[in-house]
Order: sequence, then structure tokens, then C-alpha cells
Amino acid sequence: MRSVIRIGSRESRLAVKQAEIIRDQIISCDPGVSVEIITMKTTGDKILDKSLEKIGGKGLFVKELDRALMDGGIDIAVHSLKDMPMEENPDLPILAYGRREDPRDVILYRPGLEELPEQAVIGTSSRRRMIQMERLYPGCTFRGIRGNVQTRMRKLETEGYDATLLAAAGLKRLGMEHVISRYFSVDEMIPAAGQGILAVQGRKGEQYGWTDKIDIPQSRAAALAERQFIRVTGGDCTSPCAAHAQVIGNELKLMGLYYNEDTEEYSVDVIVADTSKAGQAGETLAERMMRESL
Ligand SMILES: NCc1[nH]cc(CCC(=O)O)c1CC(=O)O
Repeated sequence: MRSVIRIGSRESRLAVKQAEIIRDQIISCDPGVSVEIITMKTTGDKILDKSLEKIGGKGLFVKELDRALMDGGIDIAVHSLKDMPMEENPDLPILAYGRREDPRDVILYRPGLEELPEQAVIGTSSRRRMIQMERLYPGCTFRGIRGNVQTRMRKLETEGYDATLLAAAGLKRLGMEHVISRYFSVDEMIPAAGQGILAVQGRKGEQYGWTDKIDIPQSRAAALAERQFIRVTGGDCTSPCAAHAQVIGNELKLMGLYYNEDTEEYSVDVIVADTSKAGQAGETLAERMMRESL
């Protein structure tokens, strides 16, 4: 085991904060170890003016860190699980799933706005958020928006959006809850698979020692169920399909949103299973919903 652990992270404030959360957990498990955070710019961070879907999707946020892990430039990478492609690289497994931060989506109104006007202009590039917003606020319209919280708040004031949608988890980790205008419950707006969970990725076969102490079984079970649901529905990073699992004791309740690209309709359904069968639950729910939407 190493006495210095180098954590690779994207260089955004949120990514570094997330790496710090994991760093502090490693140190509290093993006070003798020293941990260094190495940041790097990913392709996804460099190209801000295009929609992610056009430039190649989620993988763009992890590719550079994958390479650094492979080359030995870093020892682990910390990611928002939500940003990791569903197809995992067997040489770079997820070693631990952190304690889940608030999984909900939230809305931030333009400064001065008390409530959403009819036909509100919503800044989001996420199809998952769009189709669910449309049901909550019929008549709203959407315009792509990208960038971190500060950038988006500025764009709300200068570019004519009424509101933007974000994950509560990121805002809370940054201590920015105060900018939230309203929380959506997970039933109103089903979160993205993995939302709120930090993934610690490492090299296959390497002994890390502390990963078991950071891994949270409830997060792991939820992650397996949610990600298997998305895998089976065949969703790539642009799919509006969504999945969210709640774990209480040994019981897992998985809620899935399935979007049929042909009929342009979506359905929501739930499955309850033992946490030891999390992946299977995701698969069963996905297969059932795909069958029933035909
Ligand atoms: N899409 C970027 C992204 N990836 C993870 C989070 C939030 C943190 C998390 O889900 O753990 C965000 C911001 C957002 O969607 O608002």
C-alpha cells in the first residue's frame, strides 16, 4: 500500500470539492497516509460552447482521468457517478460508492423572480429534465445552457432565461444551498442514475486497503440498480431515461422512467427487491417497462 495517494480530479470547483471529501475520508481511515489532489482539464471542460451530445457525451469528462490512471500518474480518480459512462472499463473498476448526498433536482429562478411565469424559458440541456419539466409546467420552453453554477446565475441575468435546473448535490457540496428556489421531490423529477453518489475509481488488481471503509453498501446497491436499468434500456448519455433507488434496511425500491423514442411517450414504474438483487431489479424493471411500452 502506498503512503502517498494521488487523487485525480477535474479542475472545476465542484470536482475539487468532491475529491476533498474523499481525501478527508481516506485520511480519517488511515491518518498515516498523505493524499494529494491532481487536477486536470478534460475535453468536456474545454468545449463549453457546444452541447455535450454533439461533441460525444459523458465519456468526455472521464477520458483524460482514465488515461492518467492507466499511466500511473494518479492512483485513484473521483467522479460524480452520474458523469460516468454506463459501460465501465474492467481495468479501471469503481472501488467504492460514497455516501449519497441529496439526490434531488432543484430549480434556480432568475434573480428577482418569485415564481415561474407561464411559458417560462428554462435553461437546461438535459432531455431527462425537459420531459419531466414539461409535465410539471406545461407551456415552458427550453434553451441549452452549460457551465458551472456561477456561470449559469450570470446567464440567468443576462441571457433571458427565467430559470435553470441543477442537482441539489453539487450545490450542497459547494455550500450554495441558498441559491435554490425550489426542490423537486424524486417523484416529481426522477433524478439521473447515480445522482448524488461519488465514485472512487482505481486500477484493477491494486491493493488500496481503505476502499472498503469508504464504500457505502446502500449507495452501492442503489448505484447497481439504477445503472443496470439505464444499461438495459440501451440509454446512451443523451437518453432521457432515469432511475432512482431508495434503500431502507435490506429493501430497495427502484423507480424508473422509460422513454420510448418511437412513440415519444414516457412511463414511470417501481419495483421492490432485496438489496442483494439490486442489479437484477434494474434489469427486471427495465425489461418490463420496455415490453409494456410497445
Ligand atoms: N451534469 C454535471 C453534474 N454531474 C454531477 C452533478 C451534481 C453532483 C452529483 O450528482 O453528484 C452535476 C451538476 C448538475 O447536474 O447539476
